[in-house]
Amino acid sequence: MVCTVQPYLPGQTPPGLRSYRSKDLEEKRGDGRGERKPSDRIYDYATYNDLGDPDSDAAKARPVLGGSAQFPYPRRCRTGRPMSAKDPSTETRSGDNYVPRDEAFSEVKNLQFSVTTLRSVLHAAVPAVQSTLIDPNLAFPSFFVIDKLFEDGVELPKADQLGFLRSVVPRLLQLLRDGPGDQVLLFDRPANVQKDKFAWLRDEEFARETLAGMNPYAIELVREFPLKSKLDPAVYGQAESAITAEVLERQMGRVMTVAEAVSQKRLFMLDYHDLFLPYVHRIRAQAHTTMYGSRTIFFLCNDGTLRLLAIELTRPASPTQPQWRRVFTSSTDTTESWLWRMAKSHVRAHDSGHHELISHWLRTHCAVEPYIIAANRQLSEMHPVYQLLHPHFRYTMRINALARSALINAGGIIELSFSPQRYAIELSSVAYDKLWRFDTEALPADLVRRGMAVEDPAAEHGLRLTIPDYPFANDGLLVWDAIKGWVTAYVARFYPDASTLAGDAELQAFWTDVRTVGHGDKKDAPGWPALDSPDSLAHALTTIIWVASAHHAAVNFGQYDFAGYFPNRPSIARTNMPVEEPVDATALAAFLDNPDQALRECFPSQVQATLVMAVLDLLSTHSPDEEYLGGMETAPWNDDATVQDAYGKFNARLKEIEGIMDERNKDRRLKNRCGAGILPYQLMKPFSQPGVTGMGIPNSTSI
Ligand SMILES: CC/C=C\C[C@@H](/C=C/C=C\CCCCCCCC(=O)O)OO
Ligand SMILES: [Fe+2]
Repeated sequence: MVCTVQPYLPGQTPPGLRSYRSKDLEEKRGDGRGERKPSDRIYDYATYNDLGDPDSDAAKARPVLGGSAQFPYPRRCRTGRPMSAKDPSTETRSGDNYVPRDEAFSEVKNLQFSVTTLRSVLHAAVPAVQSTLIDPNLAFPSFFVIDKLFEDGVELPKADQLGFLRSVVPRLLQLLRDGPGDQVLLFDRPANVQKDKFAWLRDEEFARETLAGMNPYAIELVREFPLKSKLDPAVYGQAESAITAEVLERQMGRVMTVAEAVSQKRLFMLDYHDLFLPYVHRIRAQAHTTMYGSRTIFFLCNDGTLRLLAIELTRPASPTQPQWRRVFTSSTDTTESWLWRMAKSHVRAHDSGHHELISHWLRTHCAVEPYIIAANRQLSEMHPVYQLLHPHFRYTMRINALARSALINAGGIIELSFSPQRYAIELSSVAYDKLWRFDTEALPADLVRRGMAVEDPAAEHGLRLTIPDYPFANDGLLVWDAIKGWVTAYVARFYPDASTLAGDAELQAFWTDVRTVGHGDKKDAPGWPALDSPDSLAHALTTIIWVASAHHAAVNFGQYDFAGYFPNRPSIARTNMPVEEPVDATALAAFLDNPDQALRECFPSQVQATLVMAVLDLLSTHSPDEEYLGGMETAPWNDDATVQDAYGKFNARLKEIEGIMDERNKDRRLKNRCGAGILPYQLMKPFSQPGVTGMGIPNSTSI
């Protein structure tokens, strides 16, 4: 935390600095008016009213997220651009989204981002160009061609060959004109296919990745049976799931009854039913995509691994169609086995959407931005809490501004390549409304919420994991405790008792801003702690630092390793199951004749797959100027011996933790992270070199 001023609580400010302290805060708050300039250092709030672009195309009108009961959402940095002539609730978009000047990328980061973007997106551009000359919805003609993406280089396209990509990556055009000429571009082989090319086909890898993959925040304990929807059955059809005890007991090999399995905490689920079901028909009304509500059930085997038991796909009732649903399982019948493979691809597309829109964008990038704005508006740069948090905010506002410019905007990369298309970001508002609360963003509370742990003061970390070999949780809790230890010591240094806290006007104003403005749509939700004791302050600050650093790292830096080979994590499923009623006889016949082709037609198109691969490559890359959690590049600079000592202990503990993780990855008893062809779980290892390394916890949500 390279801060330029000595830390002072408000009441301790030297007299000569008092006017500076208040004046600087006033300047950083601004007056809430006018369009921001790049040289400004004003931190203010706005709703996500700039994702649509109705002035350029009526079809690009999008709802404002934030500020309404219909679409609650965290706030973003205010830019102050003119409102749209066609839709006064929408702010017009410009090439670059404003961020306060202190939030800009460094030269090194800018160059890395641009060059990586150029290299990555051009990897996409070439196959895209080749297929856009024919059809942007073209499926891959064979798995051989998919593999060739990683084997043969492709020539650089000319700027005028980028076709429709021109509107998706406008900045890239400039780079392309100035960029290198006639180079051969090659996608690096993603780590998981380097070790096991057929991992994506195996049920046990599908199950393992829910515990040690790039979206370890989704799996939850089955706590009641039969499984029931909370949606209105009059609208959406029968609430009780079609997954029966008979199906599960058969797939469990009849080693126990479902009732026994539930009581012994042996059944787990990916529950993508109630979140997606209300959107199924709206999503299906768009071209070249589809959606189901889904439930996926796993059984915890005696060796600590998960067995994939069954998948239920549901199309809700509509004015013209009855509810349709079916349960799929693995089978020795070839047709059923291919249907099982297709059902898994649908669930993987659901998980891809849940990962990018909720685990990644909503719960880290989007939820952190209000903390940054509130800290800069209410905490002086002299404030010790500002100085503690500052390293954990680095680059987040800028990367979020870039996401709004090209990724999550109307017609952006997410809408182009993920199943929900125009409803994608809206779904993250639904999740914010139904699921997000501050207290369960803390790792221990999140694990308890999902039934993946129970509190146990006698257990390591104070928690007993429901699945003992849960690599994300095992390693994440080591990191969580290390952060908690550092923050608790830091808070004790400045707040010896509760009264010091209550009297800190800047700190209370910060927290009030966070709850009532930055996350104002959830201001009355449960889960907001009062910062009324050193413990509650330490826990709240640990939660913010955990989310910005380790939670983000867990869901960000494995994206290319696990989803770079897109059959393992397709971003979209484009065709319905061939047995969905009313059965399309032609589609069913085509499936029976050539299921390989049918699966590839369900997969992302060539353009979608290569675009997503390129972006995941970009987002999984550590910059050369990255600053890592507990690293000495952000050690406290001042001569406060207590703080220096606490930080030194933090740094040492993180290095020790690295060694523990390395040992765990060699332990053959831990079958969810160690075994033939298995990618060792390294996403919680604190430090990394630059590049796509599959490890490393930056201090902040910096990419
Ligand atoms: C759903 C989004 C999830 C997380 C956000 C992501 C941040 C991405 C930020 C920018 C990506 C931009 C890629 C394309 C750049 C090309 C733009 C142009 O050429 O104009 O977290 O990692
Ligand atoms: Fe990210």
